[in-house]
Amino acid sequence: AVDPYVADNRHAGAVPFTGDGMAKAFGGQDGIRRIVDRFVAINFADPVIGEIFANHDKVRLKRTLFEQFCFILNAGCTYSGRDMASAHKDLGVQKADMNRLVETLQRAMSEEGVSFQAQNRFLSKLAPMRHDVIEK
Ligand code: HEM
Repeated sequence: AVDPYVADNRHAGAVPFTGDGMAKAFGGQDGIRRIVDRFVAINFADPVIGEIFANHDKVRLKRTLFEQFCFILNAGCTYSGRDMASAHKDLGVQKADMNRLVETLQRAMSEEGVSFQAQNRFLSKLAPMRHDVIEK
C-alpha cells in the first residue's frame, strides 16, 4: 500500500492562466482529455522515450496529467498528483527525452486543432518544469 496523495494545486508546477481563453483554445475539458489520452498513448508507444513510460500506471498518468493540464489552462480542475520533482525522481530523464516529449505533445495538440499560438503559450508554462524533471 502507498500513502494517499494529497490534492494540492501547488504540486502542478505552474500558475494557471487567467480567463477562459486558453481553456477554449484547447476545446475545454473534453478537448484536454482527448489531447492527454492521445499524448499518453503516443509516449508509451514512442520508440525513443517509450521505455521510460513502460511499466508505469497509464490509467493514473492519464488522470493526473489531465488534472494538471486542466488546472494550468484554467479549465476548472484540481490537481491531485505529486509535485514534478517527486514524480520524475530516478526516471533518468535526459534533456533529449524532454525535447522528444515536447514534440509528442505538439503532435497531440495539433491533432486536436489547437492553434500554434496557444500551443506555444502552454509550452512556455511547462518549460520551467524541466529543471525538476531532467536528471542532473
Ligand atoms: C514539463 C514536462 C513534464 C510535465 C509537465 C510532466 C507531468 C507529469 C505528471 C503530471 C505526472 C503524474 C504525476 C502523478 O501522477 O503523481 C508525470 C509522471 C510521469 N512522467 Fe512526466 N512530465 C514532464 C516530463 C516528462 C518527461 C520528459 C518524461 C520522460 C520522457 C516523463 C515521464 C513520466 C513518467 C514515466 C511518469 C510516471 C511516473 C510514475 O508512474 O511514478 N515526464 N509527469
